[in-house]
Amino acid sequence: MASHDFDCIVIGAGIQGSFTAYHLAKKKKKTLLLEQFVLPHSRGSSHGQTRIIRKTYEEDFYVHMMEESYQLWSQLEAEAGVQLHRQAGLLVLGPEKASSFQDLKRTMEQNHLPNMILRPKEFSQHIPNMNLANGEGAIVDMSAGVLYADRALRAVQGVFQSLGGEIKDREKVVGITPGTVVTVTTGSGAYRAKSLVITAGPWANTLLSLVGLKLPLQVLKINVCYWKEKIPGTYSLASRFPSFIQLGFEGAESEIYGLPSNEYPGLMKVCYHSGSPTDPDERDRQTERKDITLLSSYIARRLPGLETVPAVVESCMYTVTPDHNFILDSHPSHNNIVIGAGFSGHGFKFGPIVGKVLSELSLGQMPSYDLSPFRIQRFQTPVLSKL
Ligand SMILES: Cc1cc2nc3c(=O)[nH]c(=O)nc-3n(C[C@H](O)[C@H](O)[C@H](O)COP(=O)(O)OP(=O)(O)OC[C@H]3O[C@@H](n4cnc5c(N)ncnc54)[C@H](O)[C@@H]3O)c2cc1C
Ligand SMILES: O=C(O)[C@@H]1CCCC=N1
Repeated sequence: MASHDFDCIVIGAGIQGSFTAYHLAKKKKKTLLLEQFVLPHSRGSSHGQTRIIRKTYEEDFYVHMMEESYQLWSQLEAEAGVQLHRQAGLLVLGPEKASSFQDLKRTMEQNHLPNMILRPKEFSQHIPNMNLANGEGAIVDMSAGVLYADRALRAVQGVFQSLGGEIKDREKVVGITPGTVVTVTTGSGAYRAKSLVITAGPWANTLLSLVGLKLPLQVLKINVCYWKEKIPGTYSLASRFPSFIQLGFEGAESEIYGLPSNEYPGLMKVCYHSGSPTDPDERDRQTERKDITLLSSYIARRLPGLETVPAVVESCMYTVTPDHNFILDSHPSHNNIVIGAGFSGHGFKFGPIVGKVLSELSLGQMPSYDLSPFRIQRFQTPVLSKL
């Protein structure tokens, strides 16, 4: 094999591509991970200090995937020798009678996830400095917590390299020639491999256009807002304040969620689970802030210990599918080209499992999970386009 030949090439060193490369290297496959920007960077979807990790999902298939994902996160922690996760619980609150609230409660109970239902009378005793509205229910997933995201990305890339994997950053992929051997062209050269995995986050459709595919993906810019605690530490991870997901807040079409103060001491992250359409290369030209107005009003009513103007606003992107489920599949015409895309703002916690199944698909192995919710063919619109 010449030095530019690999068993597998992975495009995109976000959390999904990095975990795919890690699993391939564990299987002793000669793997190249290509990244367009100098690493680490903050222009995709995997940057930032924290993410929520939870098993609580309406869909049982996500709950089951998260069972193993927790184990694989612990394994990475042991391999890298760093703490990547901290348990602090996840509070779900919303209109008690709404189906979204009842469905989450049902999956928690049916899957025996350790949980605690908080009656209105006892809510403030367990969750001080937060207000529950009339008619709302509250339940805590005790096993949920916070992932240290930037640290996790560094750890998985470091273990990949220690297993002999090669990362080339500042190498933007500009051409893909399918075949039994796939050729990938960057600004610096050409690489060949038996299989290719495309995990390009918000740039997925740009890359897929090189192989005649267009998926129904929408890229959204997310305003990542941090709000100052009036008394520092009120909502801190150190004091075990949980993450939360608020369903059905008046005027909000999507959830509002928060993570305890940690990365910026004295600032709590509270965000809206949606954003405004953007071109990923023009992200910072998108300046829409309607969500921030909504968040200010939420904070004034529900989190009285926070100031109502954000102290810090950072940017991130979601790549959203119509049903908010991921895309984990092979190219319809080239089965040695595998696609991981459309993580719809909730994919980080699944990184170890996404990487595992994408590595399996790229090696022609039977995937460990039923991938029918994630197949390309679920979309009605034609996905093959002219090259
Ligand atoms: C604000 C915010 C909050 C979130 N909260 C949570 C949470 O609490 N819990 C959770 O589980 N998930 C959460 N998510 C979702 C999660 O972070 C994403 O699903 C995940 O990071 C997606 O990773 P990715 O690898 O698909 O994409 P990315 O991280 O964007 O990686 C794709 C990579 O591909 C590279 N690339 C693209 N084109 C090329 C090219 N031509 N050549 C070479 N490289 C290329 C890009 O530069 C990029 O580095 C959140 C996301 C955001 C934005
Ligand atoms: O993925 C998650 O758990 C969170 C939940 C709220 C919105 C974004 N991500």
